Amino acid sequence: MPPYPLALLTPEESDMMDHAASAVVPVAQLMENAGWAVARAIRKRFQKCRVAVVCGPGNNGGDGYVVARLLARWGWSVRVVAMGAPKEGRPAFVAASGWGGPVLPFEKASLEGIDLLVDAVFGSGLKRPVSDDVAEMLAAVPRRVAIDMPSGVSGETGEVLGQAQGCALTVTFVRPRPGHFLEPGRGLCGELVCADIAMPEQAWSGLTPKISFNWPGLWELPVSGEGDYKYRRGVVSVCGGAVMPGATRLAARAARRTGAGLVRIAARKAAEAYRLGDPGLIIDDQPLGSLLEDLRRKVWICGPGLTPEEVSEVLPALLAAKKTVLADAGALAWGAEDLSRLKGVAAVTPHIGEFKKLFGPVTGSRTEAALNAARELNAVMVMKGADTIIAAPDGRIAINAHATSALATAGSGDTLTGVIGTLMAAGMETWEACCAGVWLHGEAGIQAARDHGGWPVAEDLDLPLGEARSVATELSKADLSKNPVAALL
Ligand SMILES: NC(=O)C1=CN([C@@H]2O[C@H](COP(=O)(O)OP(=O)(O)OC[C@H]3O[C@@H](n4cnc5c(N)ncnc54)[C@H](O)[C@@H]3O)[C@@H](O)[C@H]2O)[C@@H](O)CC1
Ligand SMILES: Nc1ncnc2c1ncn2[C@@H]1O[C@H](COP(=O)(O)OP(=O)(O)O)[C@@H](O)[C@H]1O
Ligand SMILES: [K+]
Repeated sequence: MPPYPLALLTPEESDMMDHAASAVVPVAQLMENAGWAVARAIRKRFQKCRVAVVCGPGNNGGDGYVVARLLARWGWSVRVVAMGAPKEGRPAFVAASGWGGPVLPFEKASLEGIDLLVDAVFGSGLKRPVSDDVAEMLAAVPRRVAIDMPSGVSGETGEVLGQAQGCALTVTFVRPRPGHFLEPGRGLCGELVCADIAMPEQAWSGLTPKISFNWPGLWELPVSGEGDYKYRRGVVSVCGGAVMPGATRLAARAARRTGAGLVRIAARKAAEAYRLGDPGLIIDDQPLGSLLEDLRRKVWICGPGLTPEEVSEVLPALLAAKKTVLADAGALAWGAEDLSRLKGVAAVTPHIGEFKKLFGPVTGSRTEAALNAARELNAVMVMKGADTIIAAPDGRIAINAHATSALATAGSGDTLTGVIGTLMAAGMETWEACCAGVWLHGEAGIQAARDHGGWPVAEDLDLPLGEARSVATELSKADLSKNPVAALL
C-alpha cells in the first residue's frame, strides 16, 4: 500500500527516497521505469513527430536517454542533444549506453527542424540559476515536455532560478513536489502527470513528509446526522462594523451556507445597517461584554468589514474572554502596527500583501515563511493567493491548488472566513478546518464560475457551498492509499 498518498515531496526528501531505494533496487531500474512513464505520456498526447531530448549531466538526463530509446523504438524520429557524456559508473551512464542513436552537441543548430523538445536538463537536482545558454536552447523549440520539472523551476518553492521555459506537459514520479503547485512553477508545468515507478516501500522508511496536497482525506468534515441541532452544528459570531457592513455580511452568509447552525453578527451601534439583510441572521446590538458571556459562542470572526479602529474596540475583549478567533482583513491591518495585538488568535488569513505588512518581505520559500509566521504568532497561517499555503505551528503544511482565478474578486476572502469559521465552530481542529475551508471555498468558486459564465461575484460564492461540502464528503470516502495524489491531478 503506498504510504502518504497526499504527500508532496521536497527535492531533499526525494533524494532521501532515492538513496533509501538504492539499497533495494538499482537506481538505473527506477530510471528505466521513469523513462517508460514519460515516453508513454508523450505517446498518448502527441502525434508522432521529430523529437529532441535535451539531456543534462545528472539523473534527469538519464531519464531522458531512456525516453529517447523508447520513442525511437516506437518509430519516432529522435535525437539526443547532450550537455556532456554521463560519467562512467553513474546510473545515467547505463541509460546512455542503451541509446544507440545520434548525440548532438549542446548548441542551437542541433535543434533545427525539431517539433517537440523533451527537457531532461535539470530536475530535482537543480542547485543554482540556469545559465543563458541552457535557457536559449530550451526556448528554441516552442513545444516542450519536462521530465520531473521544467528546468529552472525549483521543486521546493516553485520559484524560477535564473530562467525557465513553460512546458505543455510535465511528468513527475512517485509524488509531486511543492513546486508543481506553487506559482510560478505551477503555471510553467502545463499538464502535470505523476507516474508510479514502482518505488519500493522501503524507500519511504525514515521519511516523514512535511507538506501535503490539500484534498478531502487530509481532513474529514463533520457529518450531519438525524439528531443534529443548531448548537451541535456550531455557532459562528461575526464582528460587524459601521463602515463596510457588506464584507461582514458576506462572511456571515458564507457561514450559514457552509452549514453553521446559527450565525450572529455583533453589530453594536451599527445594528440597523444589518437588520435589513438576510432574515435568518441574528443581529445583536448589545455591548460586546454581555455577548461574550454566552459560552455557546466560542468561535468569532474578526476583521471582515471592520476598520482597524473598530477592531481595536473588540479584538482585545475577544482574546481576553479566550474566544477562538479567526482574524482577517481589518484585524490584520490593526495587527500590522504591532504583531503582539494578534497573539492569542487561532488563525489568520492574510493575502500576500497583508502577510508582508505583518511579517516583512518574503524571500525564498513561501511555505517556510508561512510556517515561520505560524510559529511566531502561534496560530494557523492561511497565506492566500492563486496558490494558498496553510501552515500550523506544529509543522504541518498544506498547499491548495483546488481553486480558480474566478475567485480573484473583492469579497471572496470574506466568504472564506465564513467557511473556515463554520468548520472551526463545528469542532474541527484549527489547521484541518483551515485546509478544508480553503478547499470548499475553491470548489465553490469552481462551481460558481461554471454557473456564471466564468465571472462570478462574491455574492455568488456562498450558494454553491452546500454542494461543495457534499462533494468533499463524497471524495473523502475514496481509498487514498489506492489512489494517491497522482490520480487526483
Ligand atoms: N525518486 C525519483 O523521483 C526518481 C528520480 N529520477 C530522476 O532523477 C532526477 C534527479 O537527478 P539528480 O539528483 O542527478 O539531479 P539533476 O539531474 O536534476 O541535476 C543534477 C546535476 O546538475 C547540476 N546542476 C544543478 N543545477 C545546475 C545549473 N543551474 N547549471 C548547471 N548545472 C547544474 C548538478 O551539479 C548535478 O551535476 C529527477 O529529477 C528525476 O528526473 C529518476 O531517474 C528515478 C527516480
Ligand atoms: N488567481 C487565483 N486563483 C485562485 N484563487 C484565488 C486567485 N486569486 C484570489 N484567489 C482567492 O480568492 C480569495 C481572495 O481573498 P482576498 O485577497 O482577501 O480578497 P478580498 O479581501 O477582496 O475578499 C483568497 O481566498 C484567494 O486565495
Ligand atoms: K527537466
